[in-house]
Amino acid sequence: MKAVHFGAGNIGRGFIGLLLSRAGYQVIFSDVNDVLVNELQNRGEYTVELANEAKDQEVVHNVTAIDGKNVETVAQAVAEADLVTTAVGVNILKHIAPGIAKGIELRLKNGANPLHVIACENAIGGSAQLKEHVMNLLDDSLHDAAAASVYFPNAAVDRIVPIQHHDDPLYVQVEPFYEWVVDRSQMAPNFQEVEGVHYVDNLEPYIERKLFTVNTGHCVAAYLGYKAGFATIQEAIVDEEIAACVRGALEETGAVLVKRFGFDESEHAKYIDKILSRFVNPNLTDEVTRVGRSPLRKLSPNDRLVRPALQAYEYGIEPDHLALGMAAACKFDIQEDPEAVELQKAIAEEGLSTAFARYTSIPAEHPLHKLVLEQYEALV
Ligand SMILES: NC(=O)C1=CN([C@@H]2O[C@H](COP(=O)(O)OP(=O)(O)OC[C@H]3O[C@@H](n4cnc5c(N)ncnc54)[C@H](O)[C@@H]3O)[C@@H](O)[C@H]2O)C=CC1
Ligand SMILES: O=P(O)(O)OC[C@H]1O[C@](O)(CO)[C@@H](O)[C@@H]1O
Repeated sequence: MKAVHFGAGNIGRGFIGLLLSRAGYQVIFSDVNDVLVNELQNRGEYTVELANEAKDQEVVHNVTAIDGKNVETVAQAVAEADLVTTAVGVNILKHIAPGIAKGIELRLKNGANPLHVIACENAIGGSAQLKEHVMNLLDDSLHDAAAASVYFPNAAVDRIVPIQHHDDPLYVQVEPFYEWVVDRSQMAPNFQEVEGVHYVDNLEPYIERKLFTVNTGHCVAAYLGYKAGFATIQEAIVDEEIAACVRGALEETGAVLVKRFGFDESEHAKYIDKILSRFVNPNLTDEVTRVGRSPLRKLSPNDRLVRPALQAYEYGIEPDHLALGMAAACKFDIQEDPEAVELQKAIAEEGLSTAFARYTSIPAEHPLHKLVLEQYEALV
């Protein structure tokens, strides 16, 4: 069995590639980074280290790579694949769509075996977004046949994999915990299950619980940590004020999640504690610049801050801590992060109120807008 996985980065190697290889797939990584591609081609394996006390290691075998810049090569690989997965970043999905679309064209010519394409990105409806990009590139005459044989089930992926600093570019250290949830209702009948994947009939509660707990809490810690001068999440999260604010934000998203999905309150409280304990893991070093990266994406209407905060109002909850996280995001001033540069420039030129309304779609009249501006002024 062959799996083509787009993105040989941290999650690609440290999570998805590892699980697919364990499940018996030959994993063909498609990446635009020549160093990663060459090393994977030459060695055919790499090592994953668990961030536990023993630093357990596992060698991932039966892997190779192709040049993601070569659309013909990518299309051929997709045409021959039994499964396609991605972990490139949700904003990169449009750039991998041409190779997938061409690959689907080739598959349709060759008999249209069913194919699943699973985007493993931090986003609601990641696979659906990829499907739209791909379908827009396919000729109208192929739409029905493609829709009948190519499935794009949405997924939620959870494993913390920081930026890696090793001499070996393939070596990757990951936290021990992982969870990969895929929407079974969007898959072909009698699909081949991948061991280690949790299939569910309705992904919505899983993706929202994960995104609005792990990712919300993490980015609030990153933005407040950056503001307080900490370099890593591990340093930031032991600061009492930051820890209290992160917990406060998760209590706000938790109250929303419990109301929206009917989760058991005490079970959800345990889930929050478990997530907070993962942030503290002393065997990981996770930079606040990574966890806070792309602040415009993180402040966008459907992402981990704005969406749960707006939902909070619907339930009569005032999201003070989420608002503080958003205010701190507006102070995230990292020169190496193009979205942080754009945000700072917009705030300097247009003023916070106009820039915030534009990127978050929260109008100036909304009480959340006012709350964030107050928190921003109060942040020293
Ligand atoms: N690192 C983590 O802890 C987690 C990350 N994620 C999600 O996984 C995705 C990837 O994140 P990371 O692995 O951390 O990022 P990363 O930056 O380590 O990996 C992304 C990889 O995609 C490659 N890439 C970029 N453009 C490409 C293209 N056109 N074709 C093929 N490959 C291309 C890059 O060269 C890089 O190797 C993101 O959506 C992130 O939100 C989800 C859960 C955990
Ligand atoms: O990958 P993104 O969406 O930029 O956000 C970083 C987040 O993703 C993770 O790497 C995994 O969900 C978290 O560690 C962190 O909250």
